[in-house]
Amino acid sequence: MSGEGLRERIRKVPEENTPRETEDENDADIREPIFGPMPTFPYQRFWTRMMLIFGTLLVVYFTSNNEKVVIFAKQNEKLNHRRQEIPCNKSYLYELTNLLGENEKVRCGRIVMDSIVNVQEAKKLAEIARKGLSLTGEPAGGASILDLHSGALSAGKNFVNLYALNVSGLYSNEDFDLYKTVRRKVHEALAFSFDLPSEKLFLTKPTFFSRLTAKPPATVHDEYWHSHVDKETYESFHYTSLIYLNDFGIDFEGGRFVFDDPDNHTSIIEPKTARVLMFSSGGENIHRVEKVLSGQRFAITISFTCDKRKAISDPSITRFGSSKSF
Ligand SMILES: O=C(O)CCC(=O)C(=O)O
Ligand SMILES: [Fe+2]
Repeated sequence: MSGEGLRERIRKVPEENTPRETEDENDADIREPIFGPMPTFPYQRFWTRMMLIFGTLLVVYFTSNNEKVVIFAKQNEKLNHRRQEIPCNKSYLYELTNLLGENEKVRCGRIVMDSIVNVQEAKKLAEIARKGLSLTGEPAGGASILDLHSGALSAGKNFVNLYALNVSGLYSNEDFDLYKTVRRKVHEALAFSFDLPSEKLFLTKPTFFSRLTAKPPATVHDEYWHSHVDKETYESFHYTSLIYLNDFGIDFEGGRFVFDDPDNHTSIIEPKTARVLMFSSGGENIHRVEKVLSGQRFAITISFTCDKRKAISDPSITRFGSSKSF
C-alpha cells in the first residue's frame, strides 16, 4: 500500500452523528496494521487481570509498614540458653574496644537463660523487694525502685534513704548473701555468654529492684514504657541483666519486655519467675517495657561495666548501722 493511499484513508471524515467509539472502530477498520496483527494468547483477559491484581498486592505489601513481631521467650517455655547475636552499635564498639583492648572480641546481642537462677532464689529476691518497697506505703504508680547499694527507695514523687529509716530486722545476713550469690551467677553467665573474662566485667550502678504497676505514675521519671538505650540512660552500663521475679499472665498483665529493632521488627520477652535476660547495653538494643495493665511486676536490674573506675561492690547489711545519705 502506498503512503498516499494510507494518509487518504486516515483523513476520511466520519459520518455526522456517529458516536466517538464508532469512529474509532471505523478507523480501526480502515487502518491496516503495519506490523501485522497483535499477538494474542489463550485466556488473555484473565491473565491480564491476574497480573494487575498481583501488581497491586506487591505495591500494597512494599508500602505498608511491614510490622514483624517475634516472641523471643514465651512465659510457658523453659529456655536453657537462647541467644541472638547482633552487630554492636559503632560508638559502643569503639568504647569497649578501648577499654578491653584489640585482642578481646566485643560481642553484642541478647540472651535468655531460665536455669541459672532457681525459682526459690527468685522468690526470696521478690520478698526482699516487696518488704523494702512496702516501707513507703501503697505503690504511687508507674515504676518504684529499691537500690540496696545506695539505699535509694521510691517514696511517691521522691526517694528516701532506706538505711536512714533505721528499720531494724528488715533484712538478714542470708538476704544479703543470697543477693551476692545470685549476682555472682549472673556475672559468670554473662561473661561466659559474651565471651569475656569475668575479671574484665564489674558490677556497676544503678543496680536495683523494680516494681511496676498499672497506676498512673507519680512523675515522668516513673514512666517506664519509653523506648531507650541503657548506655544512654545509665552511662556506665556495658551489659544489662534482668532477673524477673514473678510471672507475666499470672501475677500481672502487660509488662512484657520489647526490643524495638530496625524495619518495624520487635522481639518480645515474656517475664517469668527466675528468667534471666542479658543484653549488651549499646544502641543495638533499643528497648522498652509494655505498660502493666493489672497486678504488680517485680524484677531486678543488675548492671555490669567494663570500666574498672565505675565498679561498685555488693551491698552489705552493715549499711543498716549507718545513715550515710546516697
Ligand atoms: O524491667 C525491665 O524489664 C526493663 C527495665 C529497663 O529497661 C530499665 O530499667 O532500663
Ligand atoms: Fe532499660
